[in-house]
Amino acid sequence: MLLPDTKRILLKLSGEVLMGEQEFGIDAEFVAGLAEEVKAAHDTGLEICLVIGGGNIFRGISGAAKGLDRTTADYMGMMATVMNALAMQNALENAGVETRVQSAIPMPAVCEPYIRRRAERHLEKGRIVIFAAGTGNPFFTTDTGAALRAAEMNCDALLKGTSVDGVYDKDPKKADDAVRFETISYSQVLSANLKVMDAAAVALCRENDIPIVVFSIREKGNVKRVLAGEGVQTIVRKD
Ligand SMILES: Nc1ncnc2c1ncn2[C@@H]1O[C@H](COP(=O)(O)OP(=O)(O)OP(=O)(O)O)[C@@H](O)[C@H]1O
Ligand SMILES: O=c1ccn([C@@H]2O[C@H](COP(=O)(O)O)[C@@H](O)[C@H]2O)c(=O)[nH]1
Repeated sequence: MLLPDTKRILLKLSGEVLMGEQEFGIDAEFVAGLAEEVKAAHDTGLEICLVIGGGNIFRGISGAAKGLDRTTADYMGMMATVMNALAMQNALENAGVETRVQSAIPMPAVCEPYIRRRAERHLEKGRIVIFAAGTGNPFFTTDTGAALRAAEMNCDALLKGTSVDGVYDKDPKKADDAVRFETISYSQVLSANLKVMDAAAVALCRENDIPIVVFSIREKGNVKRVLAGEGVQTIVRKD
C-alpha cells in the first residue's frame, strides 16, 4: 500500500484526459476503461469519492480570454464537470458499481445536491460518490473542489490522476530537463509556485494534513498500481 491505513480516498481525474485520442469532449471507450480501473480499486474495499475536471469541455479562463464574462465562463466550466460526472456515473454503473452524483450547484432533475451527511451514508453503503460542479463558486478549480471535499469527507488521501506522472521542478510539458520529485512538501510546492495543482488546493490539503498523490491517469492500470505503491508518482505531504 502506498499510504498505510488508507480507507477512504478522493480520486480526482483530469477532465482533459477523458477526450482520449479525440480533440474535444468525451471518449466513451476511454471513460469505460477508467471506470474499470476505479472499480478494481473499489473492489479492494476502499471507499472512493470521485471528482472529475472539465478541461475536455470548457475552462472558465479560456472562455474569459475569448471575451466571455469570467463568472459566466466559470459557471459554464462547472456545468462541464457535471456532464463528465454523468458520463463517469454511466460507465461505472455499466461496470456494476453503484454510484451517486452530488452537485455543488443544485440540479435536482439531474443528480443529488451536495449534502455531506448523505454522501457519508452512500459511502457506508459501498457506493462511489461523484462530486460535481467543483466548489460551486466561480474563480476556483476542480482541484480546489477536490481538496475541499477530501477535507469534508475525511479522506485519507487525495489522488490526482492527470496528464503528467508527478510533480516536477518545472513544467515537464515545456522543459525536457524537468526533474520529478518522489516526495515534496506542501510548502515547497507553494513556495516554488509549482503549477501542477492550484495553490488553494495545496494549502487546503496542507491545513488538513491530506497527502496528495500526483500520477498519470493516461497509463492503463495506474490507479491500482499507484495505490499498491508500485507506480510512478509524486507524494506531496508535510515535511
Ligand atoms: N511543476 C510541474 N510539475 C508537473 N506538472 C506541471 C508543473 N507545472 C505545470 N504543470 C502542468 O500541470 C498540468 C496538470 O494540471 P492541470 O490542472 O492543467 O490538469 P488537470 O487538473 O489534471 O486537468 P483538468 O483541469 O482537465 O481536470 C500538466 O499538464 C502539466 O504540464
Ligand atoms: O469550483 C470550481 C470548479 C471549477 N470551476 C470552473 O470549471 C472549469 C473546469 O474545471 P477544471 O478544474 O479547470 O477542470 C474551471 O476552469 C472553472 O472555469 C469553477 O469556476 N469553480
